[in-house]
Amino acid sequence: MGDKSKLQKPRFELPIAAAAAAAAAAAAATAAATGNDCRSVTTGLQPQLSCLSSMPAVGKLKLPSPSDSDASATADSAASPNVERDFSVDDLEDLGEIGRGAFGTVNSMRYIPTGIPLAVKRIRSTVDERTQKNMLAELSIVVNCDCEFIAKSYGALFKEGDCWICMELMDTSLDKLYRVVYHHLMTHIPEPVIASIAYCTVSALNYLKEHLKMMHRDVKPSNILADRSGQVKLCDFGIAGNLVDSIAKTRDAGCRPYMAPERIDHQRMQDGYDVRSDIWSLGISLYELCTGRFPYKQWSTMFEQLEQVVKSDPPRLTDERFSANAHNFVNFCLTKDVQRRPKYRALLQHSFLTSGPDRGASASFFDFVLTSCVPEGGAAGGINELVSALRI
Ligand SMILES: Nc1ncnc2c1ncn2[C@@H]1O[C@H](COP(=O)(O)OP(=O)(O)OP(=O)(O)O)[C@@H](O)[C@H]1O
Repeated sequence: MGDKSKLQKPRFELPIAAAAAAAAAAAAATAAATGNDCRSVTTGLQPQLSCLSSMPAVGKLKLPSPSDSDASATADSAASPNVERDFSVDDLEDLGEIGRGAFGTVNSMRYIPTGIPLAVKRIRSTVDERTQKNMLAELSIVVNCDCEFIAKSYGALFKEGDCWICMELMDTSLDKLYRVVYHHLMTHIPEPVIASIAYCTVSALNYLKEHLKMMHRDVKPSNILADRSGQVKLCDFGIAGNLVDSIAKTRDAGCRPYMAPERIDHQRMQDGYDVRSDIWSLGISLYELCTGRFPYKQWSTMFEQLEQVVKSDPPRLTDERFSANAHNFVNFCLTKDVQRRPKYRALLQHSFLTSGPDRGASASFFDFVLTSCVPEGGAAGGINELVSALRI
């Protein structure tokens, strides 16, 4: 492989470093021109991070046209599609929390000037300055990323040191969806839907590798989003790399190690890890989506939890509700020896994926699940409330 040496680096920092350098250079030029270090915040994703706390809460958003994203949006004649524009928190109407992760909360919001719905992830300011700097540099790349299987990032702003990341709003994530399916509806996700999810996720990961020379590093069901129209999109890759590369993150994520053995056991990691570590995490995620349960036992300490991944045999999908072809695909991803684990090309050629995404089957299944979460009488709450009530 021509690009093997680049991809085998433990972190995929080449394009990121270049973007960070460009951001720093742009910021320095602005500072030199204006004599004001903080002024560069108005360039959106290129702020002077040393003055985060005193930054005005202004950023740049690059949004689709209202008709592309929401039929109910109120068109604004001044708002042309895909044009970058300044925005502040005053332009956002908060419609409530839709999720909570290790690093902050995700809220549903409306961009008032055009009515476009957004998911806004607010990262706590405890993330250190260097991480924020890398995060902004990565975001400037992902805002321009164009893949139908990756949730769009629209831009970001800072408010009192916290970073607000604006993304495409989807209906739910697969961790919530599968909990409702297996623990409330007492059924399973149909195989064509699993195959479609696998196809979309592998295509998204392959796009990251081919176009951005990045790997995701945090593939798991909560980072795969879905909507009623049958779309499946990977999210969180831009900032994921900076935030997850620690055991602490795995612990925060609820003691569920999606990390490949070679990422946990650094002594095995002779040449650094590569995209195949994401493929392991995909295998763990698909196992969970097929069975409704995480493949490893819960141990009392993180050390035991991780040791199990390194020392035990890999999980094997044998669930009779799925075909031998499905078993073969998931178990292929869960090849413990990284050198024998497939890469994206082999996965995309696997017979489990050759029919591509099945939007029809996914749409009717996701719609069925989401509708089942709305109580009779139609009171709000939906999947988020049901999942917290399930306590699983
Ligand atoms: N763009 C989005 N559209 C709809 N829901 C979203 C979106 N982004 C995130 N969510 C919801 O918010 C939840 C929290 O997301 P977040 O990325 O903060 O944490 P996480 O992925 O669950 O966990 P961790 O912090 O360990 O990565 C997700 O599980 C998902 O249900």
